[in-house]
Amino acid sequence: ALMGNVVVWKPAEKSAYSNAVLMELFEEAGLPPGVINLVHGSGELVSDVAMAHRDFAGLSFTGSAAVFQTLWKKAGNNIETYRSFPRIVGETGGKNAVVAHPSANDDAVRVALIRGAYEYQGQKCSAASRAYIPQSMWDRIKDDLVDTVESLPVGDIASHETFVGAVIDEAALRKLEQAINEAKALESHELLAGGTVDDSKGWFVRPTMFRTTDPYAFTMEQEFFGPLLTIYVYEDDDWEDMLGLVDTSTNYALTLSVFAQDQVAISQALDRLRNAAGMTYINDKPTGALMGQVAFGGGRASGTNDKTGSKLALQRWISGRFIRENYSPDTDWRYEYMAE
Ligand SMILES: NC(=O)c1ccc[n+]([C@@H]2O[C@H](COP(=O)([O-])OP(=O)(O)OC[C@H]3O[C@@H](n4cnc5c(N)ncnc54)[C@H](O)[C@@H]3O)[C@@H](O)[C@H]2O)c1
Ligand SMILES: N[C@@H](CCC=O)C(=O)O
Repeated sequence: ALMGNVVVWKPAEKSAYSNAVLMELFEEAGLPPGVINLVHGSGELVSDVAMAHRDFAGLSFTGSAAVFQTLWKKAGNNIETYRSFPRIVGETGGKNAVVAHPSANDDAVRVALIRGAYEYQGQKCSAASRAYIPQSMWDRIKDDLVDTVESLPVGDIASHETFVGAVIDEAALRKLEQAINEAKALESHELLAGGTVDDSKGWFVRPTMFRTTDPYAFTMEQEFFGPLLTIYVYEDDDWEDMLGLVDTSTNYALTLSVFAQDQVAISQALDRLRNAAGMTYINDKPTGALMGQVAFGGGRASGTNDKTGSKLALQRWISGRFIRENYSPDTDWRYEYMAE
């Protein structure tokens, strides 16, 4: 809309109310009717209609990679209907890693794991859900980390004491419950904290932490969008090989945290993990991006890396136009070098 387009805005069903309030604010602020058209409902039904329209010119999607793939196919199937080739921008999921070098500060890593993985009950695209910790650090932080995760206050978000609230709906709880049970059954996984759900009043999943000996386990690859963190402990000398695991264990590439005090290690990680994340944080957790300040967006399965929320993305929604005016038009079709 900022770049002059008319928009159909379809929020997620579970966030209908907050988006309706925002729409009222836009209208009160003077947004002309028809510029942004808020439509609630099933994503499938709304996109069936909107994306079959000949004037459909672009899609800016935030959600899961799987749904984004279906929408891209829908645009492809309708391509002959459109007046112009549509622009397609996607901000999708993440399997975000916290990577610690042996030189990293123990406390900083511990805080990043706790806040990164469990704040907002891990229901952030940017939440930490896999971590790579050197053996020497693990020996020092393990007990305290496990105790802290076990003691995180879970409950009503209206209370200031609460750190972890309920997940958004029953489907999210069941998906997490299934993943936790599958991981518990694997020999390669040791349950360190949490591992239970409580659906008696609300959809609560205890902050859960596994240690795995399999760097390619499903818990290191898939997004679960909840308070589930899996840790892979590597030998201190294997830093460079471990970076290869970070790059290849998943196809997501949204956010990444590198913790080190050794500047050479930071450079190595930035080089090796160039394409493993759209946003890399050094000595900071992988969440908490501020729109307008962080150019937010990921590549690979995490999206089209158009950096929605930054001015880079705005260029996707303009249609460049070139105009040339000649003040001295040629009047003879022949060039000067041509014979008379
Ligand atoms: N990269 C980012 O900026 C970012 C930010 C927040 C969330 N996310 C991701 O979003 C996901 C969680 O959000 P969600 O559960 O709302 O995702 P979702 O993909 O289930 O839903 C997103 C939107 O797609 C619509 N939709 C669902 N199924 C559809 C279908 N078959 N056809 C067309 N539209 C459909 C929904 O109605 C909703 O509006 C996670 O993967 C998370 O990582 C990404
Ligand atoms: N602003 C969020 C990311 C948005 C996706 O959920 C963060 O970085 O914590």
